[in-house]
Amino acid sequence: MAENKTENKKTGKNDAGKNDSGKEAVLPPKSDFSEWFNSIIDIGQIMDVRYPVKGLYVWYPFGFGIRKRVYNIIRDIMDNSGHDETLFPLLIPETEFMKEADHIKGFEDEVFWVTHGGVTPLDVRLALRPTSETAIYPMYKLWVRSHADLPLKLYQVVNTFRHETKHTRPLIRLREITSFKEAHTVHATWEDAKNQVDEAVGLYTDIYKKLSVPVLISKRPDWDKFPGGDYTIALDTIMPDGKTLQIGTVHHLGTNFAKTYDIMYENAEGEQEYVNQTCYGISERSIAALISVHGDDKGLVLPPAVAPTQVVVIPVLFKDTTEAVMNACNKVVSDLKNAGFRVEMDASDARPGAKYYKWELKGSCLRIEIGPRDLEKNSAVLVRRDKGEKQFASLDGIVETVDAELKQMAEDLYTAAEEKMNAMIAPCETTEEVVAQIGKGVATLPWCGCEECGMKIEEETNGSILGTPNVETEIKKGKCPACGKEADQIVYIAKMY
Ligand SMILES: Nc1ncnc2c1ncn2[C@@H]1O[C@H](COS(=O)(=O)NC(=O)[C@@H](N)CS)[C@@H](O)[C@H]1O
Ligand SMILES: [Zn+2]
Repeated sequence: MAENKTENKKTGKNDAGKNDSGKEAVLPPKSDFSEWFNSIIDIGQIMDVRYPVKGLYVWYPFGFGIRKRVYNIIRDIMDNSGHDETLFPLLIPETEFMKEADHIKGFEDEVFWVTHGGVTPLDVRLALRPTSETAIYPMYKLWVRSHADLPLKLYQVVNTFRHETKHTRPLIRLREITSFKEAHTVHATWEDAKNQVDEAVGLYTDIYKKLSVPVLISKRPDWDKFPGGDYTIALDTIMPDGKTLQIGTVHHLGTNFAKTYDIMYENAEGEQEYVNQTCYGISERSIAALISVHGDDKGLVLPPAVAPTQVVVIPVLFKDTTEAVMNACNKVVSDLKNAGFRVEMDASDARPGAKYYKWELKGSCLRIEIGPRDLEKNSAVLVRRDKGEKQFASLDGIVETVDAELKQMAEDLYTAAEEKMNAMIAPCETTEEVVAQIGKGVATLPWCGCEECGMKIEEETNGSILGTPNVETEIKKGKCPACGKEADQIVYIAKMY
């Protein structure tokens, strides 16, 4: 019988649905999103928030199973678009780190420092990377010689450290970002780097499509771009409480860092030129987004591509038919496993209702129930986690049926999430309308584009200008509410995490 290893492995928890103190925990309704999120992180076995350093959290094995599959998707998309994965050191000497700070006012007020080796003070303090420009670019200076070396497209998946002063939260705002995928590319011209920015935005959109997470893409206003960058394109999603979460950023760095780190190449005419660069990052916020966007009052709803358990088979046992039912269930389990599906059998002696509750909480995508009456008809009952409706399927061809159902579920999850997100965006023409809207979603507003008006709009609405949509919108321009001038653009405004 397929033991359910997740449940029996010592993970500091012996079952889903119990909280850290082992008590039966009840998930709050998703309408109370903040409480729901905190609770699902715990009883959904994602991260243990009891680690004794603020902003640092521990992955439970179950949550790590989701992370592993999300990052397999990210690596697959990066590796199949001309990037090579690599790994740079965690510690950055102050001499290199402060070059960036001097020129570009970067992360120096968020960085953690290492000052001793044992009891011996270090002669040069070492920064824990908040992001890796200042570790990587001194090496790029050594590696890049001629235009034949370009484009250089590397990425790494590492932990990074930021002494965040705003409210820290697991998956959303950590002081140790455990799953920071950062790409750093080098190009001959500004235009080549711009094309790379556009490619990266496409890759990130593909990643989130595979997670069934819809995104808003916008160009951040100048005052909110990456320190040292020319411009930033950001991907945001709208969380159930109407606030937006920045779940990916792509930065055009121009020649700013090349000048700071003296990264030059010999062009085709034999002259020395500064390179143009980009960098783009995704973190475990990608997992915060998929959990938040798809979850419901019963718990996790996971896209089949990342669900640790895609199918759970539940035998409906009566004394005189146990053997026949168990044989049928075991066959379904082994056929699905041989076809590459992640399937568990729950033959425990818990009541059926308790089993449904547990596996729904854990976000298993499809439940298959088989009892004696089903056997008589050579069929099974299928219940998809996102729809919840019972459907009947023949045991013949069950693998094909499951495959079709899971593919359809991924599509339906995206469609449902996209409709929900679009319904949370409303066009506004005055700051009063924006104030009413950003308590429950994103507002669009005409803007003349000048920073002073932007600041005034943020102040009056107590919201943030996400930026100008990266796609042509048919929303009419109208007048900037701060100065009355004809607006030359539309901006997204929202409360942000
Ligand atoms: N404290 C944090 N916790 C979790 N995720 C974070 C945190 N800070 C930033 N992120 C995520 O990391 C992404 C990249 O971070 S960033 O500062 O915008 N960009 C960089 O660091 C660039 N070097 C690109 S790699 C952000 O879009 C955001 O989704
Ligand atoms: Zn204006």
